[in-house]
Amino acid sequence: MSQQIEPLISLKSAGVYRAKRWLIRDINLEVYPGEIVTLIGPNGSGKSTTLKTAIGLEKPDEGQARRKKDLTIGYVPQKFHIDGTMPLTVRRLMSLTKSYPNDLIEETLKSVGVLEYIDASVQTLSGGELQRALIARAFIAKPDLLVLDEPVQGVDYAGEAALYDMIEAFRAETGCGILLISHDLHVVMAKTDRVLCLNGHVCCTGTPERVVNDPQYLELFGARATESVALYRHDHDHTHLVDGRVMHKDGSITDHCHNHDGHHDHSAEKGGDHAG
Ligand SMILES: Nc1ncnc2c1ncn2[C@@H]1O[C@H](COP(=O)(O)OP(=O)(O)OP(=O)(O)O)[C@@H](O)[C@H]1O
Repeated sequence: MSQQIEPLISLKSAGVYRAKRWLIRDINLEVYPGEIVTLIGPNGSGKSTTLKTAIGLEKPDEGQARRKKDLTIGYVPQKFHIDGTMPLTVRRLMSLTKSYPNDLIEETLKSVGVLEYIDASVQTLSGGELQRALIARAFIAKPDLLVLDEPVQGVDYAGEAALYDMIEAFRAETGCGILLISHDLHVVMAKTDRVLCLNGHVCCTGTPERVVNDPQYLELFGARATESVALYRHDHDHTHLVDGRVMHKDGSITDHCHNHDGHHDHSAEKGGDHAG
């Protein structure tokens, strides 16, 4: 990524001090247009704090947080509180901050697989359906920067990979930058341009290939880390469709995706089935 282009957001030696301790310290982070940057790390390692500081929801107590002038941000938070007493349909949710044409709302909901719930009350949606609707809400605004704090929580395994495919497609279509937090290491490693591995500070950073080979990453994630390395190596040979099915490189479509179904090149793998 050319350093001539101004980053959408940047943190320079940023630290956040709360309740008499540093939650994060010495964090350097930049997100440029068109790239996907992912924050990974154990629970409580400061991923949400870093993300909130980067987009201006938290103020750094040391260092700097900068945002490009007039930057528009689409933010899908980790928790979304719905007031149970206020009826709100999915259609209305899409237009809460700005109104959009009906056909655009329908098209966007369709792209994340929840069009059938357009007139349902958001209170009745399942966790995964609500998450998809919230992602659609972020998509429709076509922000310069899309920020997703654990975008696939509550979404089932097949749907999870499909949503990451959509996020990637959205980036390709709009050229926006994407900052996300994820625990789904294998998908992250396949879809991300740059990874920051956090544990209160930046343990390691770089391309997924580089990070998965870093001893600090392996120490933090142990066995899961090794699994994600194996999956990363063959994860580019299929696409997840909105309905959860899988389209393979040869054009065929199957309900699931397993290592030994005849669609994969096994030359670089370390074994174990996976569902995408
Ligand atoms: N406002 C606050 N005041 C005091 N402590 C806080 C505050 N916000 C977060 N923390 C603490 O800071 C640490 C980092 O929290 P953060 O939510 O950034 O972690 P995370 O990596 O996103 O975790 P998870 O994977 O569990 O979502 C946690 O120990 C949390 O309890």
